[in-house]
Amino acid sequence: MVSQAFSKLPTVNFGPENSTPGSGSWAPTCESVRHALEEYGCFVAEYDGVCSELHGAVFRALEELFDLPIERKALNTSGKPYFGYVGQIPEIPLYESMGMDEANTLEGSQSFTSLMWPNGNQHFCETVYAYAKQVAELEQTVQRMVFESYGIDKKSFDSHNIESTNYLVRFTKYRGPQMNDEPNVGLTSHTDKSFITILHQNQVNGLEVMPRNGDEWIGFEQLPSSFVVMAGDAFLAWSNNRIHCPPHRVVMRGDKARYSLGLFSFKRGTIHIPEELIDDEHPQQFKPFDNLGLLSFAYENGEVRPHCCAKEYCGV
Ligand SMILES: O=C(O)CCC(=O)C(=O)O
Ligand SMILES: [Fe+2]
Repeated sequence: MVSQAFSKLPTVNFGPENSTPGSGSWAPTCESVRHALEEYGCFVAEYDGVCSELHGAVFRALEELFDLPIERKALNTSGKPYFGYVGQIPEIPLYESMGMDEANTLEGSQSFTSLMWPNGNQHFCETVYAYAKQVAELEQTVQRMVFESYGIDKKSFDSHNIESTNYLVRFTKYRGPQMNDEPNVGLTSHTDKSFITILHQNQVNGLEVMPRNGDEWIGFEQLPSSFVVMAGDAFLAWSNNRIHCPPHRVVMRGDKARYSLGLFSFKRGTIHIPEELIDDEHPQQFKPFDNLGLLSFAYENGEVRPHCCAKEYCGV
């Protein structure tokens, strides 16, 4: 069953009054974020860091990108699984996506752009770079809120945190089902292997998530200012299993194409569960682990582990 009730997913306002450390509403907002991640594994952030001009520009840029010939798009390859072009898969024929590594750096955006447009496309490069920087800022704020809400020593979240995070932006297009009998599966159920994922879409809905102990998929409307913040397997393991990592999928209910952007954060170096999250009541459930190692494990031997595989990979 699918509930379309928007109110079923928690919404958190990320206006400056709530998301500036030390402001009056900072502490309660940190609590709301943590609570949402524990119960739902995700929430809708209302965030105005991406203005309406940038929102419009980025989705026009995506249309231009997916209109490129398939041979060009297939040049988007990577040594890391799920970082490059994915498409033409018989089980999910509506789905096509590409990845831009180190997305919050100008170099990352330049190298992706010059691969797709050998003669250059400055507008695309600047637009997606501006987008990635703004959404990476939101991701940093969410990380910081969760650290603070758990009372974790501030040293663990220092000003270098942004450098210890690798950002991948994935551009995705789901074409509308064409024939009447074409299945409407956009993307099958899975969890993300990232630390945090932040999803943003054009006006076409389709994302559905499964909350903790849930028995129905939650579908919802997204506004141009809505960003779905979602925990990945690595965040669940870091939190010693406090944070939920929600299975999610995409179902296409109309014939219009859906475009989405996912910013996936991956922690560099070894991830340790903070000592504040281990005690007699919460014995350590995961060994120190590597985020990209977890990703590679999920895609080992050409097989995909769509479910949360943190326990299999680094469970105690
Ligand atoms: O398109 C979306 O909203 C979801 C994409 C997604 O779940 C993924 O790429 O892992
Ligand atoms: Fe996903």
